[in-house]
Order: sequence, then structure tokens, then C-alpha cells
Amino acid sequence: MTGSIIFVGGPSGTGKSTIASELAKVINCLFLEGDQYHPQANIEKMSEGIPLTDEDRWSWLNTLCLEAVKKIGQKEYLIVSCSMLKKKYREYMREVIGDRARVLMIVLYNDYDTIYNRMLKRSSHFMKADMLKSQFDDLELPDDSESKVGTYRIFCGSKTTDEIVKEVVKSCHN
Ligand SMILES: Nc1ncnc2c1ncn2[C@@H]1O[C@H](COP(=O)(O)OP(=O)(O)O)[C@@H](O)[C@H]1O
Ligand SMILES: O=C(O)[C@H](O)[C@@H](O)[C@H](O)[C@H](O)COP(=O)(O)O
Repeated sequence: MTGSIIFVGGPSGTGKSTIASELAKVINCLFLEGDQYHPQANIEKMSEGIPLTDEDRWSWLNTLCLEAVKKIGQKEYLIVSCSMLKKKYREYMREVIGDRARVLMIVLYNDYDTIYNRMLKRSSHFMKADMLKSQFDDLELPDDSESKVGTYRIFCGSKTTDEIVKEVVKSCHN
């Protein structure tokens, strides 16, 4: 049997890590934090307030997906947080994983001001709030055509983490 990798995405500050780790508790499976697989150069760039380019992201996405395949092994589920802002990144990630796992992708989104205010409060993080505009510039929310390949979007608004996790679980059963 092939296991399922559930990627939780969205721009910085949208709640990927929070929702992904809660989801992993509900499903009782391992959670991989995508940011931990960025090369040091990417982290330094973002810390200096310089947005990543496509070129900066390809090798990170490749490493992360290969690690996800390794980590899921024979297990049923694995949760991974990863911004996966553009459609072409999501397509590439599916290609890297191939038939080694079933892939579900959930892109979380929210309005700019809500995320910005949450990022302002997250003081010790390398990604500062003034990077949010570049994240929104790159964001391509999945449309209905992507739902055919198991990719969905969820608007977070002022929903609680429990409510969002329930919506993620519902999308995974589509
Ligand atoms: N549903 C929510 N309601 C209120 N605050 C939230 C919610 N989800 C996340 N947060 C808060 O927003 C901030 C950003 O969340 P985080 O999970 O770090 O986002 P990301 O991983 O996408 O950058 C954190 O301080 C987190 O506690
Ligand atoms: O594609 C990107 O530009 C990056 O992946 C970027 O999104 C970043 O890594 C995180 O989103 C920042 O860290 P948080 O997600 O924890 O805010």
C-alpha cells in the first residue's frame, strides 16, 4: 500500500506550521517542517529581507520531497509544511514524488492584514513581516483544476486551529 503525504502550504505567517503540527497530532503521524530543509543560503537571504527566487527554491523543494519519501517509508501518513506558493512548484513536487506516495496539498490563505499582524508578534522568526508582500506577489492559489489532483485551498480568516484542522481533514477525504 502507498502512504499519503499531506503538504500544508501558504505564505509565511498563514499558519502552516501550527496547522500541520496539530494535524499530525490528530492523525498521529510524523510532521516535517519544510523550512528546516532550506539551504543556509536561502535562510540568510530571507533573514536579510531578500525574497527567494524560483532558482533558490527548486533544490529546496527537491530535497524536501525526497526526504518526505524517505520519511514516510511504509507508514500510512506524513505531514509536511511547505510554502509551495506557485502552481509550478506544486507540479514539480508531485513529479519528484511520483508514484512513491499519494500526494495531498492544502494551501492555507488569509487576508494580508491578519497575517501581517500575526507576523509582527512572532519576534524571533527569521522571516520578518515586511517580506509578506513578496509572498503574496508569488502566491498562486490552487483553482478547481488543481482539486482534480488533490490540491485544495482553505481560507483561514479568524477560524480557530481546530476548525481549520477539521477542514483540512475534510478536504483530504474528497
Ligand atoms: N488559526 C489561528 N488563529 C490565531 N493565530 C494563529 C492561527 N494559526 C496560526 N496562528 C499564529 O500565527 C502565527 C504564524 O503561524 P505559523 O504557524 O508560524 O505560520 P507559518 O508556518 O505559515 O509561517 C503564529 O504566531 C501562530 O501562533
Ligand atoms: O518559499 C518561500 O519563500 C519560503 O519557503 C518562505 O515561505 C519561508 O520559508 C517561510 O514561509 C518562512 O517561514 P514560515 O513559513 O515559518 O513563516
